[in-house]
Amino acid sequence: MSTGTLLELSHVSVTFDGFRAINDLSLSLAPGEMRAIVGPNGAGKTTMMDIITGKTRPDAGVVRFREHDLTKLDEPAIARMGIGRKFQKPTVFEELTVRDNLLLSLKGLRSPFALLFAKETAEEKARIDGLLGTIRLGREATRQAGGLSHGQKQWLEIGMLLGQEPDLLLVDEPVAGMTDAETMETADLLREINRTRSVVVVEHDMEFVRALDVKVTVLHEGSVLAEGELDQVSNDPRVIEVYLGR
Ligand SMILES: Nc1ncnc2c1ncn2[C@@H]1O[C@H](COP(=O)(O)OP(=O)(O)OP(=O)(O)O)[C@@H](O)[C@H]1O
Repeated sequence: MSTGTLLELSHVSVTFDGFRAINDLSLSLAPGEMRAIVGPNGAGKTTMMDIITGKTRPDAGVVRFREHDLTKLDEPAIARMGIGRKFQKPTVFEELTVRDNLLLSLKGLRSPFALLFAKETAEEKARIDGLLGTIRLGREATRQAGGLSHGQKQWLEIGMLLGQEPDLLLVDEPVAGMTDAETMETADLLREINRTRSVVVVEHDMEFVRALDVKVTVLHEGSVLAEGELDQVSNDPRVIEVYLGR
């Protein structure tokens, strides 16, 4: 791996039943970078995330995270290596409080049995309080997660991912279904997270992508169509034709 690269996909291809969903895709992410991935439906964004996390095996190409070849590892091994993924739909424990959801997520923690019967340690309390602040849910700590708004559930799930202390966060369409205010708050939240962690975020909402203010990669038919500042790629006639102009 070249110095200065955290994640690198090199000439990656995947074919499903004869259809090339990912076609000679190359992309690299620097340590500490946040990257936005956009592109039309079917461009291969989710499949790319599936390849990074080990859910889908590429037919060809190399996927490196630091010095590791991810194509040789399974999903749990990749997660332990420090890659966390947030799917589009929130999956929090609805019956538990916000606080207990976070407690359960903490890395290196007790079993669920101990969660019920042991008192939270001072270290755990400090970590949870820190997470509650980050995800803007300090006031909701003792509420059942099931009663949160859709946007708040998304933030809680991001907090649960942070509890695992990943170095790289993959976030799939985080603002779908959010209010405008929640969308802008989520951009701020990801920017804060990006101070200490690398982030790849797939999103269709261009206002949100603008607020992130990061390099953008446009995928189309399984490979990179354009890459650069948002203003630059959104003025690219090829991007307008296949994505923005529709
Ligand atoms: N398991 C699979 N079997 C067959 N085809 C698949 C499979 N997964 C994805 N595809 C196809 O691969 C292509 C890329 O899909 P993918 O979901 O990665 O696109 P996407 O960019 O995430 O789209 P969207 O914006 O709609 O989420 C699509 O044509 C899809 O139908």
